[in-house]
Amino acid sequence: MAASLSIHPAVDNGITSGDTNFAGGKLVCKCADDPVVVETKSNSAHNHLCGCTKCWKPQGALFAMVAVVPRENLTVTANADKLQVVDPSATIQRHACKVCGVHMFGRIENPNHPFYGLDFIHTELSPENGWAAPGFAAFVSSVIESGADPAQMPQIRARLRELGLEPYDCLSPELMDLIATHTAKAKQAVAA
Ligand SMILES: N[C@@H](CCC(=O)N[C@@H](CS)C(=O)NCC(=O)O)C(=O)O
Ligand SMILES: [Zn+2]
Ligand SMILES: [Zn+2]
Repeated sequence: MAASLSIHPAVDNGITSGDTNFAGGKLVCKCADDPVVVETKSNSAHNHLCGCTKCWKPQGALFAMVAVVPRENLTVTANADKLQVVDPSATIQRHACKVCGVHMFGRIENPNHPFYGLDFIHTELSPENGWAAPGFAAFVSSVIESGADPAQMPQIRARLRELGLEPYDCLSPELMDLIATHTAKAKQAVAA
């Protein structure tokens, strides 16, 4: 195992369990002055690593860490004027700080999307502890698109498994089933 392999700073030294009593907190961007602050009224759910090229990753990490909260539980409480949408054509509208580049939250505006109503957040941006721990790794093969050597993939998947984060090349079976259930219901509604 290459010592330099950083999956993500929040998991590289072992995973800290979440606190089921934790009821949300602050996320702060990396600006020394006038940081953007987002606050949530609930803990995160479905926390996971994402290897895709679109999710924000800390410097040197192979993966992003992404979780969701209901959108009504998320508010930007400081310096909202520094936020801009990274790619307006993307399904997930990622609102990033224009100055430090950190993604503060991602929002789906299409009401027909299976994950509509959930905002995507990076809980490592919080000074608080208690956020739900990541449970799996998604879009693992996509790290190659960000420059990972394809020859390193067995090592990367082995390290994820060692951390207890089952690697998937799309989402986890549980989330893929949720998406398929939503799609099946939408098709039934059209046919009815
Ligand atoms: N292989 C692609 C995968 C991108 C992708 O599909 N990302 C997933 C996980 S975040 C997604 O749901 N994207 C929707 C979006 O980015 O708006 C990449 O790495 O760019
Ligand atoms: Zn910033
Ligand atoms: Zn992603």
